[in-house]
Amino acid sequence: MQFLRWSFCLFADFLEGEITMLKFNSKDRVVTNATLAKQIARQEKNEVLKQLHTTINGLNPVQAKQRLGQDGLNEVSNKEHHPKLHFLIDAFMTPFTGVLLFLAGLSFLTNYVFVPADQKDLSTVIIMIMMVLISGITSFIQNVKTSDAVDSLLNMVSVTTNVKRAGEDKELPTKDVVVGDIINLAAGDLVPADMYLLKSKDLFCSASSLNGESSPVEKMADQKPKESDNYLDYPNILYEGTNIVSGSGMGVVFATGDKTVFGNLARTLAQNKNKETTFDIGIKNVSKILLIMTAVIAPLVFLINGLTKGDWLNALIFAIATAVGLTPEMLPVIVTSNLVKGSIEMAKHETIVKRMNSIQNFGSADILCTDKTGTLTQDKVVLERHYNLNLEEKSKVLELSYLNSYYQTGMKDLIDKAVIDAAQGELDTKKINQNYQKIDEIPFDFKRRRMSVVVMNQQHEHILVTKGAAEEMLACSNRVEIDGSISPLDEDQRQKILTEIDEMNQDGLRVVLLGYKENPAPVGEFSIDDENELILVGFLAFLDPPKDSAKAALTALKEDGIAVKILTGDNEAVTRNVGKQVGLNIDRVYQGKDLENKTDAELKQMVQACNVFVKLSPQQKAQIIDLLRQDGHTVAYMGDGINDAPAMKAADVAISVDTAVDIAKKSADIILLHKDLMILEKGVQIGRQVFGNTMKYIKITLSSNFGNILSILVASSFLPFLPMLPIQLLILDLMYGTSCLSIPFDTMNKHYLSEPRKWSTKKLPKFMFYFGPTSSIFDIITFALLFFVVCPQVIGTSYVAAGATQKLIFSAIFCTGWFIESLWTQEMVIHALRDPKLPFIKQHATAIVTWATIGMAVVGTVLPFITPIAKAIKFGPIPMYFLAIVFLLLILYIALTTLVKKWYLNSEKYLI
Ligand SMILES: Nc1ncnc2c1ncn2[C@@H]1O[C@H](COP(=O)(O)OP(=O)(O)OP(=O)(O)O)[C@@H](O)[C@H]1O
Ligand SMILES: [Mg+2]
Repeated sequence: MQFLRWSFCLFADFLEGEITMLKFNSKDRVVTNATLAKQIARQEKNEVLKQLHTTINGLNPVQAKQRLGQDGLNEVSNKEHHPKLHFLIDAFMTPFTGVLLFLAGLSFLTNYVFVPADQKDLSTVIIMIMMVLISGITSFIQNVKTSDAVDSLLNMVSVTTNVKRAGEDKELPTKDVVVGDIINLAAGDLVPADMYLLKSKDLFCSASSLNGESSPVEKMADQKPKESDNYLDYPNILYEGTNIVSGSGMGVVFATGDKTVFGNLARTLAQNKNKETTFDIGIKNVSKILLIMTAVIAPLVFLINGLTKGDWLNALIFAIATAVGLTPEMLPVIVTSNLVKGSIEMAKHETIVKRMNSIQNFGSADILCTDKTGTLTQDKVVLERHYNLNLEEKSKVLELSYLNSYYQTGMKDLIDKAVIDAAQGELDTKKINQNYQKIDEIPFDFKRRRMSVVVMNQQHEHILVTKGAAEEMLACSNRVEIDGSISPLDEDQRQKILTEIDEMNQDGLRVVLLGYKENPAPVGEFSIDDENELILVGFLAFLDPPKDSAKAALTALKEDGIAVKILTGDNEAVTRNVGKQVGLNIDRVYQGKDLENKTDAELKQMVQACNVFVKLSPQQKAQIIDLLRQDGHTVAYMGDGINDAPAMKAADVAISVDTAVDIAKKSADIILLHKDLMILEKGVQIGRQVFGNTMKYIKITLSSNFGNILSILVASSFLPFLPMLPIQLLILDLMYGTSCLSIPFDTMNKHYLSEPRKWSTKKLPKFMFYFGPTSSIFDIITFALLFFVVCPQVIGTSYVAAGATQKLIFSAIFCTGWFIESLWTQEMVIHALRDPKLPFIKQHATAIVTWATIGMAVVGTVLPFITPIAKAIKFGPIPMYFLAIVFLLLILYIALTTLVKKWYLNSEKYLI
């Protein structure tokens, strides 16, 4: 994925073309699939049911099984069904592979096509192809490995749908849904297939995951589309891939899987819509700089060598090799390997990383925002008290609240679960179900913060039962009932209720108020307007304790330099209590309404200074994230509710838990399957490690390459021959690149991991200018030693005095000498620059890195001494004592690098 995006980014025009193509294709498919929607939308309910061979009670299991066999699973076969093929394409579609293949093609012309038969040589082409293969195949294997690990975990996150089969409501896996199924929908649900609405109640549906359109639209079962309506806006049709924001409904499925209108489009669009992070942009910039650098340097090398040596063909071949040497062909694979290693490690801790790139985002996050219930607190809420207004435990209070929780369908909420659990323990709920019949409901929404159910008792009287947040309930009540007697709700009562709630809140209890009204206005349907003149009857107090690991996890995050902020829809007192329990330092709390009518500057100041925000609307949660991001913070958001989805979309990293509602799980980049919040800290550490290792490769390779360019330019200007043969240059590059594949297995020191780090492209040139020339100094010393001491010593005379054959041996020895020195310095500088301390003594790379780098250098050193290889690669007879010189130079080089590091760190905080 990563690769594909880079390539796309680098070739912006290409990107445009590709996306237009994608839209075009998908639209074609949409058009064909939409025909059924257009036809069905205008039919009556009975006709639709008949056409789909189903009834209002749903299919029976036999029919369902048969249809599943016929139509297949309700899944979209998109590229995810051929992930291996896709990964393969992704792995090879990088800008660097493009450059390498181009150069290989050029090499093919210069070394094979346009040369006499006896000089035809394919070795350079083969080496370049090998580079492409090594980087491509490694990254392919990595991607397949993670996708397998992530898939098996994703299977553990159940996505279910409430389906009516043979008259019974059941939670079934979404992929088992078939045409003709009757589906019940509630807020937070993802629409599982294309459906015709049979019933709806204040049903609002959002297509934001498809088209980014954030405002939800109301869907109505009994409304037929107008002639002019676009089929996507039909009021009585719900499309797969959209989600229910509030309200409830029931519909019949008319298309599943590939036959849905949005199926394919949804997923492909969602994949392209990934947020671009500073890291992505950074990598893109580095790639750009390198490609430009190559485009400038290679012709320069060509010109200098052509002019000084007169052999233009050889100069061209050498320039091509230099260009290959400058191309960090391993950059994409190293970034991927790092991310893959991170996600596999997270997977071991039962954490799903849905979007790999979010790992390094997590490492750079400096703020974690979270909601409260279900994330910071346990995913089990318990009803502790059901008091009347005199604070006496009353079963009437429980009975009424049970009716409300049991009959509501608009919300899947821990509060309602707790009420039902408590009632089933204390009351004869079967009898209650018989005594009361559901008439209607007014679903929950996050603005009203209350929900109502209308039931009918055996005397055929209607009762409206409402429960909700305290202030919101007080606002629509005008009476109170205590021990059967009803009196007006006066100011004293109101204050008393608020004080009592406050006290319960201080004890860590979450309180909801319960009210009712007999014989509410029964004309037509019930609506929000009916929630007035209620009689308050009692308090429902819930225990919502923090997760055991919450405090330790937040403390650990704080030590890691991450500020934690709670963004909740709940009230101040409860939130303060929870905050205290999880060890959050709370001195200021802002309410949702405090954020209204403020300038951007004021808002930024507020979100910066405060770490608890209460009574927020879903949009305000997202607004706070946006403000923090605008201020340069990298923000992670952890949530589990439908009201968290906008914030999750706004954040750099969205985290959710497996008990979350579907839309939250869908918006999440990371899903925690484990209850233990310490995984957050682990994730941050892994993210920082990934970031550090990627930076390590980039910085070290950039400075090495820069040093090599300087050396090559110096050598080209002064030497009468090429400082290294093109084939040798390529082998050197291949060996260095391959050993760098071990970098993702390296560690970062504790100090590095203790702070959030952000990409900064600005720091790169300085690093290059400090450490590149340092390595050139030693190259130039090597050149001098080889030219004036070693080579003349072997052939017995200086270059100028040597004959033609001797000159050839002279230059072969020279090339061999620089090959060995250059390989060792490149491999060893990985150790020197990976950490500010003295390498091999005060700091050690991991065993894999040590073995890979030293092993590769040893292999490279041995090559010239193996006669057939030496012959093939045109190495010269380098004397053994030269190795001692290299060893000495290496020690000096590491010493000098250590000094330069000190010097660099005088003005910079970090090395890597
Ligand atoms: N099922 C329910 N029935 C009645 N009222 C509810 C219900 N769920 C929530 N509320 C009320 O709405 C308020 C806001 O909802 P909620 O607490 O879920 O928001 P939130 O931002 O997700 O908060 P949290 O951080 O606790 O998850 C609650 O404080 C509560 O008073
Ligand atoms: Mg919540």
